Amino acid sequence: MMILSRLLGCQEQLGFLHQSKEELTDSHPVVCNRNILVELEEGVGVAVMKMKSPPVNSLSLDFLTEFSISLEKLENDRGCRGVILTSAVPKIFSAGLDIKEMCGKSAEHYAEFWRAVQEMWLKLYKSNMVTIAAINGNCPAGGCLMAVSCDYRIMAENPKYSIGLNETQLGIVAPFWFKDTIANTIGHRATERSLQLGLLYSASDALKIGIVDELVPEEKVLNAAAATMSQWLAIPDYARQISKSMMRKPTLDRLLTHRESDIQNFVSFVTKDSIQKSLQTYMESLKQRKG
Ligand SMILES: CCCCC/C=C\CCCC/C=C/C(=O)SCCNC(=O)CCNC(=O)[C@H](O)C(C)(C)COP(=O)(O)OP(=O)(O)OC[C@H]1O[C@@H](n2cnc3c(N)ncnc32)[C@H](O)[C@@H]1OP(=O)(O)O
Repeated sequence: MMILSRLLGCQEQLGFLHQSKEELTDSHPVVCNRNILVELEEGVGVAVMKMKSPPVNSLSLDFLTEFSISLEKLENDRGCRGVILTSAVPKIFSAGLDIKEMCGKSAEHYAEFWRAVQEMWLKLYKSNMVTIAAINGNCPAGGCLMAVSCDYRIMAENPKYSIGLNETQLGIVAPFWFKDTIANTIGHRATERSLQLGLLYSASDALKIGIVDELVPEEKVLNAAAATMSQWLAIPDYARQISKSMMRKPTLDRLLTHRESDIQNFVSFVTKDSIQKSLQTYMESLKQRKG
C-alpha cells in the first residue's frame, strides 16, 4: 500500500502535467520529470533517459521510483524499442545509491528503499528493449550496477572518470545480485578481485577488463550510443529478446526467488551500529575531501 501510494504520488510529479506546449508539439516528445528527462524519438523508436538529479545523480528512493515508472512506460510503449541511459549532470553518470537513504532511518524505510533498488534492477536487467549506457562521467557502485545491467556500455575516454563496485571501500557489501550482474559481464575471477578490493577502474582499465565495451571522446558518447543502437535494432526484436532472456533469466529468477530474504538481509545489515558508523564516516570523508 505504501509503495502504491508512493508510485501514485510520484506519477503526479512525473511531469506529464508539467510539459510545456513546445514539448508537446515537438517531434521528439520530451517528458520532464523531476530527476530524469525522457526523450522519445518516435520515428526511430529510441528513447534517451537522461539522469538529472544534481549534484551527483545519487539513487534516492524518489529517483529510483521515478526511474522504474519511466522505464515501465517505455517498455509498454510499442513505439519504443531501445533506450540510451545517460546523464545530464556534468562529469557524473551516477554516484550510486544515495547514502543518506541508508543512514539514520527506520527499518521500514530501509525495506522500502531496498525494494525500490531491487525494482530498478529487475526492470532494467530484464528489459525487452535494447539498453545502452552512455557513460559520460563517474560511475561508482549503484551507478556501475545500472551500467552493467544494460546490453552495451560506451564510456567517455576521460582519465578522471572511473567505474566499478567500490562497496567494500565503504565497509559495506555488494549483494549477490550485484555480484551476479558484474560476474556475468567480466567473469568470476575478475569479479572476485574487483569486489574484495572495491576496485574503481579508470576508463581505459574498464575497457581492458570488459566492464565497458567501447571508449570514445566525451563529446561523441551519445552519437556512438545511437550508432550502436541502430546496429542492435537491425536484429529482429523477437529473436534478440529471447536470446537476452535466455542469458539473463537465471540471474533474475535468483533475486525473484529470494527477494524478501534479500530485503531482510539488507535491513539487518544496514541497521548494525558498525555499518551505520562506516556509512557516516564515509559521508564525512566525502565532505572533507571537498574542503
Ligand atoms: C551480507 C549481505 C549484504 C546485503 C546488502 C547489504 C548492504 C548494502 C549494499 C549496498 C550497496 C551499495 C551501493 C552503493 O551504490 S553505495 C554508494 C557508493 N557511492 C560512492 O562511493 C560514491 C561516492 N561519491 C563520490 O565518490 C563522489 O561524490 C563522486 C561521485 C566521484 C563525485 O565527486 P564530486 O563531483 O567531487 O562531488 P562531491 O564528492 O563533492 O559530492 C557532491 C555532493 O554529493 C554528495 N554525495 C556524493 N555521493 C553521494 C552518494 N552516493 N549518496 C549521497 N550523497 C552523495 C557529497 O557528499 C556532496 O554533498 P555536499 O555537497 O552536501 O557535501
